[in-house]
Amino acid sequence: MSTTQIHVTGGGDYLVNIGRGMLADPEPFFGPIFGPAVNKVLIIHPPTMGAIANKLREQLMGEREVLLAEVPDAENAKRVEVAAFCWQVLGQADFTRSDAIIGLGGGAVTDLAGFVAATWLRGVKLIQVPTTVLAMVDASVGGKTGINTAEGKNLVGSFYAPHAVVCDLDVLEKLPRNELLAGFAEVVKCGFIAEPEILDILEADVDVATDPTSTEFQRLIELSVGIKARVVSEDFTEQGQREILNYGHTLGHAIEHAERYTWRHGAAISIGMVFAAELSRMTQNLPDEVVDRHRRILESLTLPTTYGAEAWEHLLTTMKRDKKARGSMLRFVVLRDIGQPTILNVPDTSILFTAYQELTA
Ligand SMILES: NC(=O)c1ccc[n+]([C@@H]2O[C@H](COP(=O)([O-])OP(=O)(O)OC[C@H]3O[C@@H](n4cnc5c(N)ncnc54)[C@H](O)[C@@H]3O)[C@@H](O)[C@H]2O)c1
Ligand SMILES: O=C(O)C(=O)C[C@@H](O)[C@H](O)[C@H](O)COP(=O)(O)O
Ligand SMILES: [Zn+2]
Repeated sequence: MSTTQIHVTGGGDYLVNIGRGMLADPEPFFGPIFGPAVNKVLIIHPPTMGAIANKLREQLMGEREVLLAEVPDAENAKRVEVAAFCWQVLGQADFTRSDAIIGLGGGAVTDLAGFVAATWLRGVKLIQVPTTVLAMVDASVGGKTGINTAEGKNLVGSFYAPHAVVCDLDVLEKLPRNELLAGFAEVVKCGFIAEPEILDILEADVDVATDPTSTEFQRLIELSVGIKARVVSEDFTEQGQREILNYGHTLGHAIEHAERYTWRHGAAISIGMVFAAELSRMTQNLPDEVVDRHRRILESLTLPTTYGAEAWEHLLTTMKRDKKARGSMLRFVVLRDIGQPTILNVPDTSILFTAYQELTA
């Protein structure tokens, strides 16, 4: 299968390369981006990607000096202490404005590496190399970078577009099945907000659709990146349209916070999407069949669709810190129908509690 290139213009002008074998022969994808100006490259990676990071380092060495920064796994990477560690490595190795960073890992690492690239000397070149489904279809594209604070998810960050994204599907070979399926929550999100073909492919045969060696799998990655690319190219800094990518995230982020970031992001937004669908049924007349379709598809991916009744007050408090909130007004992405997202302003939270009761087991 050949490499597909998807062009993104928001915040810059770059390509998302989707294919196989790219990391076996990386120079054609990295060399032209680095050009002669890049003398030093820092690869930021989690422990699970140590072997691949080492190999990439050896392959890119020669034309430039390549260093590695191993950071804590998963959400533990998205902490200010870890960003400070990366700044220290860059400082001690005398990285200048003409040097570059590679984010090699899942969404946690691409969010961190993006933030470090945006802030080091106020911005150096960045190539994202996503290694999970979630990072391929969502986190590595579009330039939302950031870290968490004790109060909530992604509360500190910047909009900083990468200079290229390299999605080599071969790296998914060792991705644990539960991680792979969690990433599909963002694929399902793209299906409901903008691309019904995604839902049809998943419903036709979920095992084939989630087999990383199938053509259907690559098609799903391409369709999802296509949606993300279109939205962020139109509204890079989230002045309006981009908010649709937050479907399911208002409750989802609150669940991640309540679970102290031990849950997969995809699992949390799976529940968040069912909540948003219930809210859509109550306020936008979203047909029952579409709400049921959310549950059916997410459950076919073994993703959770219920959450504990006792958690409500805590979740509501956390949701008030959501970036879409304006003053005391909570705002949610809801659906009028498949492919027709809109924003719901919620001055009175009682309606949220009613929708939430549909989720409690
Ligand atoms: N910036 C954005 O637009 C955006 C979009 C969606 C999600 N996110 C963020 O992405 C994060 C979630 O990303 P994620 O689901 O990729 O989780 P993750 O980065 O925590 O990775 C999940 C796990 O898989 C391991 N792993 C990664 N690649 C692997 C591989 N190829 N083989 C084996 N193990 C591998 C990691 O070490 C980790 O343990 C969240 O912090 C979320 O907020 C950001
Ligand atoms: O790219 C976007 O815009 C998104 O909202 C994509 C989300 O899937 C992603 O989880 C993002 O990190 C959420 O951002 P936040 O602004 O709600 O923190
Ligand atoms: Zn997300």
